Amino acid sequence: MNRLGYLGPEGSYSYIAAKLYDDSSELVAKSDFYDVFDGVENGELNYAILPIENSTEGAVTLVMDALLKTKKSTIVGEITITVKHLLLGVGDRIEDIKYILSHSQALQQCRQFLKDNYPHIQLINCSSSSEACFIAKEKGKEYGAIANRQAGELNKLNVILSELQDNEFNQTRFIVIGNEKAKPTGNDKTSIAFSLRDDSPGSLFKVLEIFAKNEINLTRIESRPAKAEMGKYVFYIDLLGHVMEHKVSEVLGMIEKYISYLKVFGSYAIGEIK
Ligand SMILES: O=C(O)C(=O)C[C@]1(C(=O)O)C=C[C@@H](O)C=C1
Repeated sequence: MNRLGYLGPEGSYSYIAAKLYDDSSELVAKSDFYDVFDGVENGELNYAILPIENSTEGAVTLVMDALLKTKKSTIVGEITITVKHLLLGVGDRIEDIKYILSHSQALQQCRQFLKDNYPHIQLINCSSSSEACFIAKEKGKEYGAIANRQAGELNKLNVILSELQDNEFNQTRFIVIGNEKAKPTGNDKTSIAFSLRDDSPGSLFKVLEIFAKNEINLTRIESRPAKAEMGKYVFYIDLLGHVMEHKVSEVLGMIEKYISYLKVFGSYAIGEIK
């Protein structure tokens, strides 16, 4: 049986995404995103699921940065889920809550709502939304956890508030990484990262122009600091097509003269939205 890693414990949003992606694998909980990556890199896991972007908060930067460091694993799939946050606790009165715990991403997705309605409540980051439930249960009625219904049921917590997220269309896209490349399906996406060779007018434009002229549709563009001097970036692009398609491999060859670094994270079937 395949082993699929995720940010645990059971009941996290990553757990929900993992079950929706593939409920035939053995799910293996890890305590942070680095351990999730390591599990695939060292062969303990066949593959793993990680959040990469959220429609309210944008990029999950830790995962974006860690992708640059992988040696063996590639992106083999994706899935997008709708994320609806609840406030859960052992009690049922919001008046008793002094602290709210969750993963930083989940707290950020509810930031405006919490600031507008409960500015006196202290927000505390923890390793995942399901870990937040576990801690809230231990600590008692002054502690609430932002998490989903399943995490609440697993930890026997009450729903104190629902629909906390600032954006009613709050969705998180997860990538699946694995050690075997995904074959073309005819409906694929490729994720890459690159750095520009030189900082001159139009250097990014020249790369983007190649995609445009060759009719390669881009579905995402992001940048992250190169972690060198100020003003140096790594650009991340998702494009439609598979690297085994001639058109895609040709374009990746054509951009080479404008870039100093290229990493192809993988080509994979365009995922469902659940
Ligand atoms: O804390 C969790 O439950 C997670 O799976 C992490 C995570 C994330 O980092 O984006 C996953 C989905 C939601 O966007 C909120 C939190």
